[in-house]
Order: sequence, then structure tokens, then C-alpha cells
Amino acid sequence: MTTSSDRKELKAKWKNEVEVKTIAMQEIAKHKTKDDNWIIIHGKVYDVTDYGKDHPGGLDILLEVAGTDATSAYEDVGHSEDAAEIMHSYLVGVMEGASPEGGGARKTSSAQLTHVIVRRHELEQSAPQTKRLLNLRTELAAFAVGTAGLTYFINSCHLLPSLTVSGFHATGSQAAHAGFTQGFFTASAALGIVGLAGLRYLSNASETRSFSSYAPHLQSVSPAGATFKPAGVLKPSVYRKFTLQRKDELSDGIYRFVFDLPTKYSVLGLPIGQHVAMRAMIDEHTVVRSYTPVSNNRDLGRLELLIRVYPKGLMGNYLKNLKIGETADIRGPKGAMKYRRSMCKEIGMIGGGTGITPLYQLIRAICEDPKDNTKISVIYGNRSESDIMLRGKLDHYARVTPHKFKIYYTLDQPGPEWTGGKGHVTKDLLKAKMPQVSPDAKILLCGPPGMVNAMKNNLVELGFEAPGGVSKMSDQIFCF
Ligand code: HEM
Repeated sequence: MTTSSDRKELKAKWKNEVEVKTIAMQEIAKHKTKDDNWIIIHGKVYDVTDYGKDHPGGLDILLEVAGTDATSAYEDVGHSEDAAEIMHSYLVGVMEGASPEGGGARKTSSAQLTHVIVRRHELEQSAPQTKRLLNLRTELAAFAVGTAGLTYFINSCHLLPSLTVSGFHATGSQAAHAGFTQGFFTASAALGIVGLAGLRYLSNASETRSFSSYAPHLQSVSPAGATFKPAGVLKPSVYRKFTLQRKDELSDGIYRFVFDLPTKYSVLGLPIGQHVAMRAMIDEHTVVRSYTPVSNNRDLGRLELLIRVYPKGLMGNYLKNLKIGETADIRGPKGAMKYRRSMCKEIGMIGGGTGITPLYQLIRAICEDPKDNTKISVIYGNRSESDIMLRGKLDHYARVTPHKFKIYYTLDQPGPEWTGGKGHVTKDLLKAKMPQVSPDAKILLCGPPGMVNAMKNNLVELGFEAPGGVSKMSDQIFCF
């Protein structure tokens, strides 16, 4: 972990390093091999040849962008501050034509841009309206309270009757006038109170315009909330501490870890399809792993992870040994997938082992959303029956929403009683279980790299478009 003094040192170093040479694009483009890999991020040139083997995202992904501007790919991943600091040590120059801050080469993904525009639009629209409503509400409240108070005062002092009866020997018209005045004040008070209640109702209703303007405990209205990015507790580039509330071993090696969010009404703020990164110091090394929670924004106050703990798995064992009440560093959301309702008509999913967790996020969102009619077909492969994760939930969705969700389990080592699929996922099985190639169909893959690569090749042979090295929402075959 980098301390604040390390950070200061790095910043000072960085200041000097800004004076580095300017490099032309033609020159940068020549460094595009495993043994000589330069990339551009925000207008700065980095030699990542030596970093490849240590890169938590893998060497291959850095090779995909070798010799090119990798800014948008880098930004799409949602790297942490740590990544930005590590990067400084690999700086070799500034791209010719880039601004001193590197802003010239900075690209903002269209998704981010849309988000900012929508937010600004919402603010412009709603702020004056809310202000107007507030002013009106205050004025009416003052009027109502004032008139009600005056009426009460007049009535309680019997001021009007005494005026009419004793002092002035009221005439018929004076008595009528007093009655009118009393009636006027009473009616004004009543109207003021009714008006106030009406305005309160209207301004509450206006809050439904923007998801983020709800009080947190009102935010999780439906799984469709996933199409927004609610103001959750996660921070994309800063790790926050979350306290372990419980851990259970569900079956051999599969653990559930439940972390508390800051309050019991807090919303995690994870768009469907995205994941979180967890960081820990293990044997003096910083270890970072990505996990997709099985809880979502509807599960207020908690973050739930389902993890297979392998005997040598660093983070799995770290979590297994974490005590209740201790904290873990988590940041997010991360990842290129942000599911939107009815993003396509059919989704095929192929999951292997723990790779079911990101797929499950989408399955849950779609099956629990009556307005989402996307059809999902899943092939879920495991070694043995006891390795199948989330089986109860998956079978439940297949039972209650059979018109949109089908699942086919296959095992490498099935027991004698097993009636599902056996062995590896073949091209024939893909043909039988996955959607046909169409612009309205997507295939999502998540599992061990061997499985993912084999599936990619088979699907491409079946006619699906081959994806690039860095996953994009627009890919027909999307790899988590
Ligand atoms: C000098 C440049 C880079 C540095 C220092 C760097 C560093 C890191 C670090 C520290 C992580 C762990 C997570 C975090 O703390 O953010 C990470 C993850 C990752 N990085 Fe990079 N990175 C670089 C460039 C890139 C580029 C150009 C790409 C894409 C083409 C990329 C793709 C990824 C991916 C996919 C992950 C894994 C994310 C996950 O597991 O959720 N990185 N990187």
C-alpha cells in the first residue's frame, strides 16, 4: 500500500518527470511487442514491458493495446488511485501534440458523457422548480400559521362576541361583520393548511423524477433501478472500508461473506453487471481481486459475496480468516457491462464454476423485473454437483419465470444419479441451447480462461462476431 509520504514523493518525482521528452506517434507505434510495449494514457507514454507480468488485469490485455492510445480502455476498467501511482514509474515521455496535463489525448467514453449530460439536465430542470415550490410552500405555511393563530387568539379571548355584546351594543350589521371576519380567518386557515398539504404532496411526487433525489431508503424501487447509477456508498477509484458482518461455509469451499454498508438503509450503488475490487495486504504484497456481489441495490445496508476458497487462493483465504467486525477494502463499480432493461431480446450465458456470479446479477435483475422480457438461456458447467453455486435461486427463477429463463447444468464428474448434461460444452450443445446469431442476441461468458477461450472460438465458428481483447458493451460475445 502506498503511504501519504510515498505519495508526496511520487508527486514530486512526477513533477520532474513532466520534463520528459516528447515522442511522436509513429515512434510510439513501433513499441508493440511483448518485449517492448509502450502505451499512451492521457497523452503520456508508458513503457509497460516490465509491468506486464505484474499487471492484475493480465499481460494479454496490455499487449492488445501495445503501441496505441489506451486511454479509453484504461478508463473503462475504472482503475484505482494505486494504479495511477504505479503508472508514474513507467513514464517514458509525452505524446507529441498532447497538452501538459495530458488532457489533449483524454477520451471520455460516450457512456460517461451521457451520464454527465443527463445529470446536468436533471439539475437544471429540477433545481429552480424545487426552489419555487419551496418558496411557495414557505409563504403559504406562514399565512396558514398566521391566520390560524389569529383566529385561535380571537376565539379564545371571546374578542368578537365581547365587542359585539358589551362595549358597542352591536347592531345587526356589526354582528354580521364580526361573523364574516371570523369566518374569513377560519376559512383562510383551513385553505392554507389544505394548500400546504397539497404542495407537500406535489413536491414529494416531483421527487420521483430523479432516482437520486430519493432518500436512500426509498431508492431501491425495482431492479430497473439498476439502469441508473444510484448515489451508492461505493467509490470507483477510492477503497472504502466495509465491516464483515457474517461468514458461512455454504458447501465444500464455497463461502458467503456479508459486509455491512455504513447504515442499514445504504444503497451499494452497483449497476447490474458491474463488479467490485477488493484489496488486501497479504505477506507484504498488495493483492487485488474482483468479485461480483450476489446482492444488488435492492438489498439495503449489505454487500454479499459468494466466493470459492481454493487451498492456495490468496484473497479467498484472507477473507476466510477475516474475523467478524474486521474490515475489508472495497471499491467500485468497475467493468464494461452495465445492463439496461431490454438491451437485447435474447441473452445466452455460459458460466463455469464461480463465473456464475456476474451472470446471476443479470439473471436476477431480469427475472425480478416484470417489465423486462429478455429471454435468457444459460449453460452452467461445473466439476461436480456439489460445486454448483446458487442452484436453489437459479432453479427458483427457472420455475417462476419459465417464459424468460432456462438453465442447463453440465458436469465433468457427474454422480450416478445425475440427469443433467455431462462433459465439456461442445459446439453442438451451444447450437442447441444458445440463441441463434442475430443483432438482437448477445452471449455472455464468465469462467476459467480455458473455458472462455474455447467458447469464444466455438461461438465465432457458429457465426457470432469475435470480440476484441477489451470487453465492450457492444460486443456480441461479451467476456466478464
Ligand atoms: C501503466 C498502465 C497501467 C497500470 C499501472 C495498471 C494497473 C492496474 C492495477 C493496479 C490494477 C488492479 C485494480 C486497481 O487497483 O485498479 C489493474 C487492473 C486491471 N487493469 Fe490495469 N493498469 C494499466 C493499464 C491498463 C490498460 C491499458 C488496460 C486495458 C487495456 C488495463 C486493464 C485492466 C484490467 C482489465 C484490470 C482488471 C480489472 C478487474 O479485475 O476488475 N490496465 N490495473
